[in-house]
Amino acid sequence: MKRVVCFGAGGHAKVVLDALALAFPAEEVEVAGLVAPSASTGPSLGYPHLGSDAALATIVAQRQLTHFIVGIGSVRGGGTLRPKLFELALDAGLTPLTVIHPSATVARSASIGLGSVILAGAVVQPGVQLDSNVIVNTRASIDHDSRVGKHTHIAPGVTCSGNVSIGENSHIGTAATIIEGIAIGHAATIGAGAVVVRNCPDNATVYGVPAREKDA
Ligand SMILES: CC(=O)SCCNC(=O)CCNC(=O)[C@H](O)C(C)(C)COP(=O)(O)OP(=O)(O)OC[C@H]1O[C@@H](n2cnc3c(N)ncnc32)[C@H](O)[C@@H]1OP(=O)(O)O
Repeated sequence: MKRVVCFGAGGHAKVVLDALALAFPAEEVEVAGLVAPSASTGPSLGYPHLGSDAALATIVAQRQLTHFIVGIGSVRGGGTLRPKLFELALDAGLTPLTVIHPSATVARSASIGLGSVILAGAVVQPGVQLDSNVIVNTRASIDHDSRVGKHTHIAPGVTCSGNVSIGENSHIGTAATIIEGIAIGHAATIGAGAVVVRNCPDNATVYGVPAREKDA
């Protein structure tokens, strides 16, 4: 039996926990509860609030936890919270749980890094390589041979064409489209609805059709 803690108690946690419940039989995975700064949001998801991340070592020992998921999304690239919680949980001896919603389509030759979550209706095509702690959110698609770096969030409805490379800890905004062969750097932010036709450097924010750098 895997005993799982979820970091976060908001909307993304709700979606990831639902996918988890559909993806694993109850006798295989049990969600012990949520780690979040405040107890006020936890019970609304139907799971107990176990405490804040400052008390993680104690919580892990008391609850005999084995695995974790990061139930926190992002709306910008380069944030520190998702990477920080991932490393904190590894340091506490927990194993990242990879969650693939039953309605997602994942090609046989795709590789999915530990702790990544592939949500409802998403499509991950052959040869794709996702690093650890990646989010492929609702109905996003990642086409053949593309690569996505760790902690990056592919938001709902993104269309990522073939042979695209996306760096670590970036945010690809809702319904953005990336044409084939594009390279997007680390900690980049792609605005919602953007059409990306040129490479995007590290730390840049681009948006619009065609996508251009903010303040450029
Ligand atoms: C399940 C979930 O909910 S997951 C969450 C998914 N969320 C996302 O993907 C959000 C992605 N974020 C965005 O698109 C943001 O708007 C950003 C990051 C591109 C820009 O954010 P900010 O830097 O705060 O820009 P701000 O809101 O101040 O807007 C600056 C200007 O850009 C325009 N703008 C902002 N975003 C966009 C966009 N995506 N496309 C076109 N124009 C935009 C604004 O209208 C504004 O124009 P103005 O100066 O003429 O009024």
